[in-house]
Amino acid sequence: MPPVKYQRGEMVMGRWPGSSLYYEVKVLGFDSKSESYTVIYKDGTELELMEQDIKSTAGFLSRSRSRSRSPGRRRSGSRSPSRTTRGSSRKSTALGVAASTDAAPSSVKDSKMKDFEEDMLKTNANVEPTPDRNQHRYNLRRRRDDSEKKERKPNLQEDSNRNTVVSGDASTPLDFGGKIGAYFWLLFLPAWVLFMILQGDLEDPSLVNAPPPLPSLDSLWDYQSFGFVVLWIVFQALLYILPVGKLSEGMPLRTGERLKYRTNGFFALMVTALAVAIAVHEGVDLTYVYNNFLQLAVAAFLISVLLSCYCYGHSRNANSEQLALGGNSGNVAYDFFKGRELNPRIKNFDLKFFCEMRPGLIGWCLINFAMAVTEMKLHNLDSPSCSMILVNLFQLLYVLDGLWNEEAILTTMDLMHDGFGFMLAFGDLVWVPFTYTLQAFYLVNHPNPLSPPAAAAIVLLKLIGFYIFRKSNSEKNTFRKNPSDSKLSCMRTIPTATGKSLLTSGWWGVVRHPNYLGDLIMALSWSLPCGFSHILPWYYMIYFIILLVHRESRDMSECKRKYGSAWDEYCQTVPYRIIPWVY
Ligand SMILES: NC(=O)C1=CN([C@@H]2O[C@H](COP(=O)(O)OP(=O)(O)OC[C@H]3O[C@@H](n4cnc5c(N)ncnc54)[C@H](OP(=O)(O)O)[C@@H]3O)[C@@H](O)[C@H]2O)C=CC1
Ligand SMILES: CC(C)=CCC[C@@H](C)[C@H]1CC=C2C3=C(CC[C@@]21C)[C@@]1(C)CC[C@H](O)C(C)(C)[C@@H]1CC3
Repeated sequence: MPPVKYQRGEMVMGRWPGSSLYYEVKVLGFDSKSESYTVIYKDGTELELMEQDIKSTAGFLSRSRSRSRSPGRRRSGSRSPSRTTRGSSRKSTALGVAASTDAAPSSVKDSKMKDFEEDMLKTNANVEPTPDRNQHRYNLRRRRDDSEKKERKPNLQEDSNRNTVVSGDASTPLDFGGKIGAYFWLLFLPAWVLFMILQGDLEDPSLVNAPPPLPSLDSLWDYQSFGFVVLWIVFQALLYILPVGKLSEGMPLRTGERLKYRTNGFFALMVTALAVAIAVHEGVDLTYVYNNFLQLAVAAFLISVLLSCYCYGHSRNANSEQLALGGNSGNVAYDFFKGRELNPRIKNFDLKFFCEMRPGLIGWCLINFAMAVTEMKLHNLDSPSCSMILVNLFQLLYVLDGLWNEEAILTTMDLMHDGFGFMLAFGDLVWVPFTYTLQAFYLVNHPNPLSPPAAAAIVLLKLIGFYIFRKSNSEKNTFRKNPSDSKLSCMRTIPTATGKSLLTSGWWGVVRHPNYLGDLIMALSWSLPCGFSHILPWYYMIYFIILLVHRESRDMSECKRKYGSAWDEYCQTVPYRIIPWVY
């Protein structure tokens, strides 16, 4: 049995799960089975922390003094953890700012708490003061009360049976149907892409039709297609590593460290467009993409499998701080699917960021363009059809916007929380370029003439969706990068114990995911140009509703875990999730 480092009653610094902030806590006990300490925060919040998430108060204070900044302060610049854009300035402790007892639930202020508060006052006397404008706000949520505590002690084995992961410092429920779900998705996703591509080739494509006959294995594999996909990825990788464009900092990791990312996506798209224009001018025939769509998709699939295997292997050398919460269940299939490591890198080359923003996203535009060229050739047109132009322009705008605001991806769920495994590798390299292009693929053989008023109405819809999407993403991104940005000075916020605040006005005060709302309206405008004859071009809309509803609920659980009662307060203030008055 390992020696117990911290004793019952001892005052220590405990890390707040999912953040790099440390708060003063009192050790209540040690569980030898799970090797975790039960600690109590100042308001009575009890958590189980692993030894690596605890530091002795003395060592911590002298270290933070010598650097003159606590982890919380390092993380949020000169701002104290729970500072927000409003409220009055007060003095508080740098390390215990969130642990003000003013607003703690009265039920937790028992005698144990009184002793504890006295202890805290003594400890706080040694802590360097930091101005805090929201000391009166208190958001740590009491996780369990004493009666619950008696019933349940943390146990790794027990948690894994319950479909939860004990990963470093938090119990994270397994997503996507857990371990069985992972096997299902690993088989279903590639099969579904194959099915849709085969459907798109049929004269009467309908997702409710019987599956088309399976092609022979021989016809799926093509050396040339494989070579082209490899070349494409290498070309994009070269553009990514060029020392051109800004080096942006990611959000702080659990260690407090911030990774750097080369955000030159827009430049990469411009260079690619130039290269494609030169290639077409030199006689390269883009109808190859349409004619070999399936073989190209299979090649991309194989590469995504190899990449996921590499990432899984790579994660074996990662330490617990580098693992994603939730991708570390111990079940090979689940971890392979979900991704174990948060930011797998080869030196400074960030695999997740690169895959999400470059080969698939830029590939999506190239494939759409190739479909427009094919339509013109097949139907002897001087220019692509109106529907094809709309689909191409709408989706190009979406990608251009994503790459122009590439830095904003650093505050998205994928970059901040998800590991990089099969789900994202396949999603980025296969799903995005070969299924998001199905509308253009469909239009090649299924023309849908549009009247000018219909086209104008669709354009208007796209612009409305785009406006909501862009405004809301920019609001959140600006706020996350610099909460005191003057552009946001009139915004209302809710402070949380982790030091971050939540916006409750602007678009984030309308619904909890205004960016999803805008995205869904845009998705509608991408399907409308294809008409209502078949369901295939509507696949994106259907998939996207499912994806975003699931993503929203994943984000809800994650935010509830991170922000506790502050999140509950946000949900009360902003009751609708995505669509006002509907959902
Ligand atoms: N086309 C496609 O296939 C897809 C597109 N998307 C788009 O990508 C974009 C990013 O989506 P996604 O990463 O899922 O989610 P978000 O960009 O909405 O990020 C969610 C995070 O935002 C923060 N947050 C939540 N509420 C607030 C608030 N009130 N104030 C401030 N911060 C808040 C939280 O993180 P924290 O507090 O830790 O900062 C939360 O975890 C969206 O526009 C989405 O539509 C997404 C998936 C697929
Ligand atoms: C079914 C399956 C394998 C799903 C995996 C999901 C991924 C396809 C998506 C998860 C989040 C994504 C984002 C974009 C593309 C799709 C994936 C990778 C995105 C890059 C598209 C462009 C946007 O402007 C965006 C940058 C906001 C967006 C970020 C999320």
